[in-house]
Amino acid sequence: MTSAMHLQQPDSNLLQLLSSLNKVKGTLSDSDEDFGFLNSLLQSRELQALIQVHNSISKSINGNETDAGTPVSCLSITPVSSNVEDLAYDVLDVLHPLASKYREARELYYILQKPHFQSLFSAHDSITQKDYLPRLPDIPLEVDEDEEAVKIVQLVKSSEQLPGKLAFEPIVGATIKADEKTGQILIARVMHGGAADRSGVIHVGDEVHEVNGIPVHGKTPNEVLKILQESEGTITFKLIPSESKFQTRESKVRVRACFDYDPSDDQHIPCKEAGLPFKKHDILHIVSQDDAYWWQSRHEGDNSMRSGIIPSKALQERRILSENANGHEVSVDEGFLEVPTYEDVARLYPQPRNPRPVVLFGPSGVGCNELKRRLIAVDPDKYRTTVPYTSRPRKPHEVEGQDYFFVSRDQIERQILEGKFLECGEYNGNIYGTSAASVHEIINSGHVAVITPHDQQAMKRLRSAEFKPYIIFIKPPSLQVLRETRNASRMDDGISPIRKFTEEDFTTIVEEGKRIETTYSHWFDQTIVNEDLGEAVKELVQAVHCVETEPLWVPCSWVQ
Ligand SMILES: Nc1ncnc2c1ncn2[C@@H]1O[C@H](COP(=O)(O)OP(=O)(O)OP(=O)(O)O)[C@@H](O)[C@H]1O
Repeated sequence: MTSAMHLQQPDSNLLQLLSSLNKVKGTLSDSDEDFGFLNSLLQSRELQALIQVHNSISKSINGNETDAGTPVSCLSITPVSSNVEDLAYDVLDVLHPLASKYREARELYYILQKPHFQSLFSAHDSITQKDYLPRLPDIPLEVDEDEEAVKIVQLVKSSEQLPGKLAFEPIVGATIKADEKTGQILIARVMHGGAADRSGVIHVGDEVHEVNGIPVHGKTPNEVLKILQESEGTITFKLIPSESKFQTRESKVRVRACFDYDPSDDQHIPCKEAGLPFKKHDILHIVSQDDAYWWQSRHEGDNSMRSGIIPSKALQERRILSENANGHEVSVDEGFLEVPTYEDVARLYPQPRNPRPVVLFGPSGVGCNELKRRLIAVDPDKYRTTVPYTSRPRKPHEVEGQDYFFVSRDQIERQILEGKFLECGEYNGNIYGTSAASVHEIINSGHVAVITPHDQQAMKRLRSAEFKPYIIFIKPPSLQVLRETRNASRMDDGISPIRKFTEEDFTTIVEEGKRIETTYSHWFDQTIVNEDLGEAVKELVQAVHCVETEPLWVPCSWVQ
């Protein structure tokens, strides 16, 4: 474009309006001022410019012609689908078993998971679903209980007709399908923000009985579409509402619950029967966050489509804080109050080239190292652990880089200050530590890193998009079982070094286990009770296999 934008001829509709205004001028009494105002508004350059912009945009959206008068049908956009994001997940599920066999499948599998592509799909869906338009509240239907409810809905036919086989979608903002068994014409999808959605009374699953007085039973979706294409102006639908009038404008938010919830115990829930009970760690699909205090939600994967109400994040945080004020325990770390309620999650697909590290965390003495040793022994070519650094001198039987990396105190202290260590500690005057780089080396070499950090600072650093770990809480059994199993193993002639426990040690392990579970359970992907060692190892092997092969829920930020 070389010239600056200039105003063209005033819009013909505007000229017509001006001339009508002038005609009625004499018939209006005492309205000189109003007339003058309207007249100058209609002739103002600003209004004319706005109308010109509006006309240009609507012309190009409708694919009629450009400013220069050339056809732009090639520029008009016809969405093939309004749900590409879900489609991409379906494709990922199909590709997952093929990715290890075929190079092309693997490549596509990685491409579809890239954050840029996922954002693009999400933006695409928002645009095609017109999810940016304001939503009108639902119109309540008052229906006699015994009667079959019939909805008469009138929609103005959209002028934004687009070519293509989904033409029904742009006409009224909904798609239809024929029920495979009954042949009934059903509403298959309501596009967010479209005419049907904005009406608030057309829902997915509604049965279409008549369109403009023409019964549609026995007709194919294409025949119904033809009726729509041929009708002018207002279109009247006779609909039988679906039994499950589930929300059509669903958010895609998934959260992991960090607490148990039982609506029957909740004094403040607006309707106990409408509440959705859940347990800590459940994955919930949040259908609506429109209400500041009560969200609508379903259990992930629950196809009954029943949604229920649950306390919103803001409400639950307030509840926990007020409970805390009344003496309940909340995790307090470095002066920050952590109030775990819900965590936004997304599915992370296994990446064979960069496997997720497995972190075993539990009270000292519960058996994290024993389990790590035994897991690595199952397949030493697959599972690896980090080699710690130490400032102590090497003993004759020790091998550099195998038992430890032996470095000077100065070196290790400098690296700690530079934040290069996940954790470190001093023992008998020597420093020991695990570097973050050593975990990355294992991940980048395609091995599964098995790590047993000791403190929560290391856990905090590990539980991040940088490492994407799968965290297993190794939980002590009851005091009595702990005592029995550990005392029995003392008599074993096993290969592992046998630690002698005192009664006090056992009590500390159980108590520390309880503290860790209460404070950090929202970090854990899984819990294994280390009672019988063989059983615990079996559970661990199964868990790790699952991490290597299944898409699992992780904090959203690890995927974006
Ligand atoms: N299920 C079990 N039954 C019997 N003995 C066990 C069991 N699990 C671990 N042990 C034994 O308990 C002792 C402590 O285990 P381990 O060294 O793995 O603890 P840890 O949690 O790694 O402790 P730390 O963090 O202090 O190193 C070892 O002697 C180990 O063989």
